[in-house]
Amino acid sequence: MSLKFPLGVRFITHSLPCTRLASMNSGALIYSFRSVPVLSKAFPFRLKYLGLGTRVSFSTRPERTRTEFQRRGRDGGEIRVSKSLIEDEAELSDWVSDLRPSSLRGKFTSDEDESDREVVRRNVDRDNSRGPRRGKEGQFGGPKRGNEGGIDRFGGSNRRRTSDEPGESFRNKRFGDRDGARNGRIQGKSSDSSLRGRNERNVDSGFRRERGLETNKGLGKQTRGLRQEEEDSSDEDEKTGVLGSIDDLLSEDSSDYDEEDDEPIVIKGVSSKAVEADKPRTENAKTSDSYLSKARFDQFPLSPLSLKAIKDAGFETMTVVQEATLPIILKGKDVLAKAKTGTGKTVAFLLPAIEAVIKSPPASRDIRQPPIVVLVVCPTRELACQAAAEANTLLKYHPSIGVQVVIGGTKLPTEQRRMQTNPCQILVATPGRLKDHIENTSGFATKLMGVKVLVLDEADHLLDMGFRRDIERIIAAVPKQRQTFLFSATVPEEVRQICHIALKRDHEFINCVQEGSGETHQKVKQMYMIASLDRHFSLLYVLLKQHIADNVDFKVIIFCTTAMVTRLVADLLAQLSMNVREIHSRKPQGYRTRVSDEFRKSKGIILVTSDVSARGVDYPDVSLVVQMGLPSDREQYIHRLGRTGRKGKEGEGVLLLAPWEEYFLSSVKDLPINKSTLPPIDPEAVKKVQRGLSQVEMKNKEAAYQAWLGYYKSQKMIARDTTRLVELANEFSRSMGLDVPPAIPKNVLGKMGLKNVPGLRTK
Ligand SMILES: Nc1ncnc2c1ncn2[C@@H]1O[C@H](COP(=O)(O)OP(=O)(O)OP(=O)(O)O)[C@@H](O)[C@H]1O
Repeated sequence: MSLKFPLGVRFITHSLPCTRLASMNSGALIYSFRSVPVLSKAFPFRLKYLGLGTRVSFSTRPERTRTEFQRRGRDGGEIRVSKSLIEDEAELSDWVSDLRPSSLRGKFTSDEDESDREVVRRNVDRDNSRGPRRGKEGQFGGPKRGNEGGIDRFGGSNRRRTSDEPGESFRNKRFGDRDGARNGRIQGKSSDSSLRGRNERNVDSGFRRERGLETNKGLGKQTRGLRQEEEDSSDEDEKTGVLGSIDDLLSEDSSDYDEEDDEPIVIKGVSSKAVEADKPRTENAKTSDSYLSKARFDQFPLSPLSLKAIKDAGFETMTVVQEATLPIILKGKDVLAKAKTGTGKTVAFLLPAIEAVIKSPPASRDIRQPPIVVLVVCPTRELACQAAAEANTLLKYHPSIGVQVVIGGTKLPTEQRRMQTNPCQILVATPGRLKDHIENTSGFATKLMGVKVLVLDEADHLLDMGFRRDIERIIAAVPKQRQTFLFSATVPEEVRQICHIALKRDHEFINCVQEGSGETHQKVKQMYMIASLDRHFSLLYVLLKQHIADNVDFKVIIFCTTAMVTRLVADLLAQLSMNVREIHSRKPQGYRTRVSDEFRKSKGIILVTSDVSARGVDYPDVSLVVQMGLPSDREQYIHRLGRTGRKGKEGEGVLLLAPWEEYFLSSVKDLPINKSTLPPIDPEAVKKVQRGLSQVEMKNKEAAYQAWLGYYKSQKMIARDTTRLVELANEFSRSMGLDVPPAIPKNVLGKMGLKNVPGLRTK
């Protein structure tokens, strides 16, 4: 059989003479580049393809108890406290910062952008040994907000804003107001790393099932616009956000980079070692959609104490990605691993990381602060906490190994004190905060010199432009002699091209996902609906009603394009007496954590969220994911959809687009997503929705309008005709019940590049 690849080359495999990739729905196959010279030119690092799968019913942990909500529907209003305008201004300023054409931000949507990116890459690579990088925070003298609201065409009792917000009130996204207190339970336990066979005391860390939550977006190929806004004020508010100017790039400091890191982006050298030794376990695979293998954890040389914890966690067999990566990692290789959402990637990197801690020599008694052995970097606070919680599950019988989390939204000195009192060998961090500690916490850089394992979770996102500078700084702060693991459900080609900034040249790419339809779960039914904007809210309502009627234990996530649109939709659904919660970057971290925990444990609930929940968050039993409006890119679509159908369960996904957003479908045409007929919307539903909208606060509609405009301004396909963009924005305004669109401050419009565009109202 021939293995069809985009390049049209043939593979010769060790296990099969030739195999067509599309038909590899059973069996794990490994390819050695040595035997595939043509392919090795295209992917100049060692690649494996594992076509894997076994359909096995999944039973891991005890069912979580269902939490009854004290408040439902309207009464759930405790969640939505009224907010200051600062929030939407901050949102706006964030994306405006992204729109600045002069900066080399991660907005690559076209060919010409691609070439820009290439320039950036080259500069990063070429110049990463120069002076220290400057931190770069987008600061905006915020425009004053006027107080003219739109006019509620449904005659609702909207309250108008009456006061201007001073420009200075734009929130400093870097030092946001997140309380971050939730992290308090994730504490180191002790500093002794020499553990094997000693003191096998059962220490339940008390939060082993306290998993974090959301995630964030895949800042992939398209412009980020408001997407960045979401991230900027979450932990991603830590991120440098951009690469900045070429000047900045020229002053990159990466003196720790070794020679191979100074190579141009396209890696030419390939280790010649064949990989058939890892030929895995094909007999276990039955279907391409399976995520569990038959391999047992105790077949691998893991600490008995870890095995005991795994048993307690209810993990009976390994997942496919765990089985595929563990032996290779245990051999000391660097790994880039791609596996579908919800298939146990976290355990896949944590287990061998824990082994590395166990094997590292005990810290000398003279050292008060033992070194950090494992550094896990996650793009969001919630993911960091989730990973730390999973680590503590696995460390249940390793009382001497400490785990700590450092994330944005908490006070730096508090974290510094915590690390001092509870030294840890495993540190889970978000990039910006980690960088802060490297630069500002005494002794921290020294501790990092003990790092033996570096993990980048959601690697494609971390290596994207928004995080790249921080990641490069972090990589420069850990020893070159280390093992590195990159994990994600999506690994676009760009990431493969640049992963060498983190990985050794002879790393292995372990791909547990077939391209195309294999990237999403077969058991998740994917549909899209095309309807004019004025019908979206009613459609959403009807869809939800239908889903609730069909699913007693419904659990729905609705993704919206921006934080402020999220708030609007949540407000509306609350007005429609639905049991709704909202999470987005403009909510304080403590609130987000509470809501997320509640959602995790509950059924009969709807979560409206921005992309802060798009990646990695492990909510069990989500029955439906709705994506309203354009996802920022294909990867983001996949990650959002991945909140349902986890661990082999069934799920449903609906993408709701306006006719002018239909072009997005071309980027997911290889996925099994089908057009759905629109459900009938009865006039009563329309009336209800209109009434609901009329009760939503005017300031929230205004904020949603601006945010909407900002988001779509960042979508090149739509924004190239600004007059049309504004027409569409005003259509959105009408869909909220505002016949007259809200006015936007002139200077904000200026920053958006929308000055004097007909149809806009200014103030
Ligand atoms: N071997 C296993 N058996 C059963 N459950 C497992 C196993 N390994 C991990 N899990 C559980 O599977 C769930 C999903 O794992 P995880 O969140 O790591 O998925 P993921 O692949 O990282 O997903 P995403 O791509 O969305 O981040 C978690 O609840 C985790 O505890």
